[in-house]
Amino acid sequence: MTPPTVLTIAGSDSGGGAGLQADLRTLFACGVHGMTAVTAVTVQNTIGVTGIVEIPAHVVADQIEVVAVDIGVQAAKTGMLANAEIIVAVAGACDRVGIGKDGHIPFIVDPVCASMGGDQLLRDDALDALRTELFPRATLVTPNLDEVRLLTGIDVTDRKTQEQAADALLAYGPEWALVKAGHMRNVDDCVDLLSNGTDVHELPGPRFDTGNTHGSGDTLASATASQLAQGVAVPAAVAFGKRFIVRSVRDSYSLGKGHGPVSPFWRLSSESV
Ligand SMILES: Nc1ncnc2c1ncn2[C@@H]1O[C@H](COP(=O)(O)OP(=O)(O)OP(=O)(O)O)[C@@H](O)[C@H]1O
Ligand SMILES: Cc1ncc(COP(=O)(O)O)c(N)n1
Repeated sequence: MTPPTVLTIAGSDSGGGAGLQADLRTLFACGVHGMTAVTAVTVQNTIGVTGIVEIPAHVVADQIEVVAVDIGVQAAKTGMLANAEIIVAVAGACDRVGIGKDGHIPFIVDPVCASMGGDQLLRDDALDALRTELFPRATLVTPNLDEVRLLTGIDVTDRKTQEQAADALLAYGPEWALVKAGHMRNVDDCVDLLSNGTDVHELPGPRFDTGNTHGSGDTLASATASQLAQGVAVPAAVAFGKRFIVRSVRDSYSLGKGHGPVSPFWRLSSESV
């Protein structure tokens, strides 16, 4: 049987923990055929990012268009987009192939700005392009708290400010905003907040005491995309993504000398071949 298809528009992490490698691993574990539009190649391990080569914007756009025209895209997500020129090219390509809330192919915009170690993955002058080019096209945006601060100026410290941040993000035009709580380190649990301005959903989850959360945002967004690709509504798709990431953080593992990755391997069957 042909599986559902999801396109990730993201950067490569040579260490395999985050970026398109985390996306493809998660999509595979969710039974989805993953496709990639590579935006950048990072020289990266568990300790940090020491180099970035940005892919020419027209090549990013071409990757989106060729897979959409030939294979078909049932949902798409973004990760690292590197610069404003790539963001503009992604917006144009998405419009041409029907990706985005007006084209009806569900589109998750994960506004990746930096790695969890603090290395910059998006140029400073590209923030505005994210807000004006991609947010209005997004079915769902999924910033972490540092990205919320950069994009809205709001410092999220509790449930009230989490909801204010969601409203500020929604003002840029996405249908739904998910304000992730992974970086809210002053609280014992990890309650993400999903809102479309009318419906507000709390997504509760435990906080595991681990530094091995590399790729957690990518994994959450890809697992969510796997459901959107099958016609699941946003709240149920995000609830699945949250359940998926809780298990994946619980099973995260140490690797190298820095931050290890979350693991979707729990989802693979234990049956022997
Ligand atoms: N220590 C943790 N224990 C349990 N869940 C976590 C933990 N850290 C993050 N999460 C969950 O993982 C998901 C991603 O959260 P986070 O806020 O860390 O996003 P992110 O910073 O974009 O991720 P990434 O580390 O990939 O950049 C959220 O659902 C969050 O609640
Ligand atoms: C290519 C690429 N994309 C995304 C991330 C963010 O993931 P994290 O915040 O876990 O470092 C990353 N480090 N590298």
